[in-house]
Amino acid sequence: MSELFRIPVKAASRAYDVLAGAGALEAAGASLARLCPRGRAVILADAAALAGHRARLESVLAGAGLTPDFILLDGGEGVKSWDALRIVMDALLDREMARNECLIAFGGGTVGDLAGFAASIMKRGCGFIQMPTTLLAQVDSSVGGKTGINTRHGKNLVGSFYQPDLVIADSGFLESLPRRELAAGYAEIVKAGLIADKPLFERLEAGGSGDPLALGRLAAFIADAVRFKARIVAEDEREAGVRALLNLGHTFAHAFEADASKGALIHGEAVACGIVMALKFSARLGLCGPDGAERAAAVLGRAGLPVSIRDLPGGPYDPASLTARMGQDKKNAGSGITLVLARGVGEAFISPGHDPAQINAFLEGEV
Ligand SMILES: NC(=O)c1ccc[n+]([C@@H]2O[C@H](COP(=O)([O-])OP(=O)(O)OC[C@H]3O[C@@H](n4cnc5c(N)ncnc54)[C@H](O)[C@@H]3O)[C@@H](O)[C@H]2O)c1
Ligand SMILES: O=C(O)C(=O)C[C@@H](O)[C@H](O)[C@H](O)COP(=O)(O)O
Ligand SMILES: [Zn+2]
Repeated sequence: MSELFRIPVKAASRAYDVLAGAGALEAAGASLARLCPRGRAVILADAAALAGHRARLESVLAGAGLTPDFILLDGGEGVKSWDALRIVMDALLDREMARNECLIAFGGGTVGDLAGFAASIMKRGCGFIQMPTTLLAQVDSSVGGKTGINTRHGKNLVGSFYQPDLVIADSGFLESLPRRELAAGYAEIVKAGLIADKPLFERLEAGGSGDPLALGRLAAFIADAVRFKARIVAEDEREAGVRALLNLGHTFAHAFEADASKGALIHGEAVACGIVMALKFSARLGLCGPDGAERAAAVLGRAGLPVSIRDLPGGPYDPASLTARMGQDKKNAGSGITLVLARGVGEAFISPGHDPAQINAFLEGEV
């Protein structure tokens, strides 16, 4: 069993805590009572995530004097849509949700991103609590206030920066998570190390033959990844600069996700492959040697993650289409494509102005 971590996130627009580890839910009882002042807890919940944890959640809420009011949906990328957003907004308005109440997101990053966006536009902004139930959501998406939905133009293209009031990342939620989803979250932890925390990457690398996804082993890494992200978000909440580093691998990943056959590819898998592509492209440009990509691929591959486009679910992928998708990336400013590249492990940097033709040629050699 892991210990309980309280990690402060000092974003410019709002400071809040991430409670992570074993018993985080119980430890949050008094805060929940304070943040839900009308005696009810309005919870947008992923039905699959809730199934194994409902009794415990209801018991903690009852202890805090709160009655749960669930809005249930099926998690997955499909909920990050205009249709789901409209359904959620109507459900909140039907409940006469007040601005001083919190909407609670119970689920993975998809439900969290949708709920955060809904909270940000509910009467121009109501309270918001994240209860992340996937590894990916615990280490990444619940922290930092990026919210949003996808459109036919691509991933996360409509959304807001809207910080939660509290994040409750209870490690017990992960006990029911399928292994494929655990691996997906692991990719975002590895990403943190590769960006600017070489010791973290080396601790992951040093795991040897043990199961990298064993929950007992992951506990400390979850806290490490949250601390890493909290530092970056405190410095640059709205991605004016350094926060874009959190996009390592994502310029490729979002293009893979947009082009994958429906439902076949999950975000963390796309990120794993995208990270290796970013490091390989860095090597191709002579910014670093081939060892960065090799070491990343070894650590990610040990967790069962795809590290080449040929092995990526949801293909085949077309280089020209991927390149066109990358041309729509939110980081782009002016001409060319902005990438996050690296001079080595823990030495990522933002690199604007890449010629689409050069990226296309690189991808031609990878598919
Ligand atoms: N806002 C951000 O900063 C940020 C950061 C990273 C990723 N994201 C976004 O997060 C999304 C991916 O999130 P995700 O990987 O959590 O996927 P997800 O929300 O789709 O959840 C993955 C699957 O696990 C199931 N599930 C969730 N919790 C469970 C549990 N405890 N037990 C059993 N099953 C459970 C869900 O029903 C779903 O099928 C992507 O849309 C990505 O773009 C956002
Ligand atoms: O928090 C951030 O900043 C990130 O970039 C984290 C990413 O892991 C995440 O996938 C995020 O949703 C990507 O954001 P986007 O701005 O590239 O859509
Ligand atoms: Zn991501």
